[in-house]
Amino acid sequence: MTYFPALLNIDYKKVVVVGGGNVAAQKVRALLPTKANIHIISPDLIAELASYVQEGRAIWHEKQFAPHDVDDAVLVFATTNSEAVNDAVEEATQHWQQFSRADMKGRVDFINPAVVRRGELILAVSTSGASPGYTRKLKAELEEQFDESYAQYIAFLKHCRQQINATLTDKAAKRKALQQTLCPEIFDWLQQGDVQQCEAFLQNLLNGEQST
Ligand SMILES: C[C@@]1(CC(=O)O)C2=NC(=C\c3[nH]c(c(CCC(=O)O)c3CC(=O)O)Cc3[nH]c(c(CC(=O)O)c3CCC(=O)O)/C=C3\N/C(=C\2)[C@@H](CCC(=O)O)[C@]3(C)CC(=O)O)/[C@H]1CCC(=O)O
Ligand SMILES: NC(=O)c1ccc[n+]([C@@H]2O[C@H](COP(=O)([O-])OP(=O)(O)OC[C@H]3O[C@@H](n4cnc5c(N)ncnc54)[C@H](O)[C@@H]3O)[C@@H](O)[C@H]2O)c1
Repeated sequence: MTYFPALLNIDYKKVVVVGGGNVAAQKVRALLPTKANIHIISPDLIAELASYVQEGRAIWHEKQFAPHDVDDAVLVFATTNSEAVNDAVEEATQHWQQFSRADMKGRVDFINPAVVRRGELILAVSTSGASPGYTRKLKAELEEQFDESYAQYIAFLKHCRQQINATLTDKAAKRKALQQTLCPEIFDWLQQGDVQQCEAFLQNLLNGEQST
């Protein structure tokens, strides 16, 4: 299968996860940073999922799956340990609803990458299902390579881009300035906590004075 990678906006939309085990928890964990309305359908929950429910971050329907549970959901995850139940979830899911099946046994509209988030930076890894174990290993390597400091770095690049777009009108000057924000010094200054130096650099770009 050749998959198409995309980043979905699922804020305020209904998402249904059928199953309350470790795999369900992996899916819910990935959904939590969004503002999706997360519904879990399962007669039981592992402790991690129970804590999300207690914190009001997901809604638990303490029951066996029934077809109407997927009504109005934009994403549906079948993560139970029963092939027959996953078949029933698949059957109930309409063609316009995106369906993910953790056992890969039938219709699969999308699969889930491993995700590393650093503020607005999203690193998503997939082997298209070839080796989930390697996907996880690669994620661990990325977590080390891209530490938490990247959140601040990306936030500063965003700030620069907003300022440049709001201040410079000439297209070529804009492009040049945006390019210059990618110089390695900005990352190093932020690492050293020298935000002033970064702001001074940006001001020079906005004044058309930066030459590096
Ligand atoms: C990335 C991650 C995200 C997530 O789960 O959301 C994810 N699997 C993770 C880990 C993982 N999964 C498995 C192992 C044990 C080692 C092994 O079996 O190799 C490990 C490793 C571990 O846990 O250490 C077992 C497994 N996985 C699938 C099957 C069914 C099959 O292949 O038939 C079986 C056999 C089940 C059985 O034996 O019955 C299927 C899928 N797993 C996927 C995603 C999709 C494609 C991933 C890709 O791009 O390659 C896909 C196709 C569908 C889907 O679930 O979307 C998550 C890392 C999360 C993180 O660390 O953040
Ligand atoms: N995609 C992946 O990363 C991955 C990894 C490992 C396993 N798997 C697959 O995912 C399946 C689930 O793994 P797990 O470790 O979470 O299993 P688990 O046994 O811990 O959890 C299964 C959950 O499904 C619930 N369930 C069973 N019947 C139900 C029903 N009728 N309605 C609602 N909920 C029901 C159970 O109560 C339980 O909460 C495995 O059997 C395997 O096929 C996928």
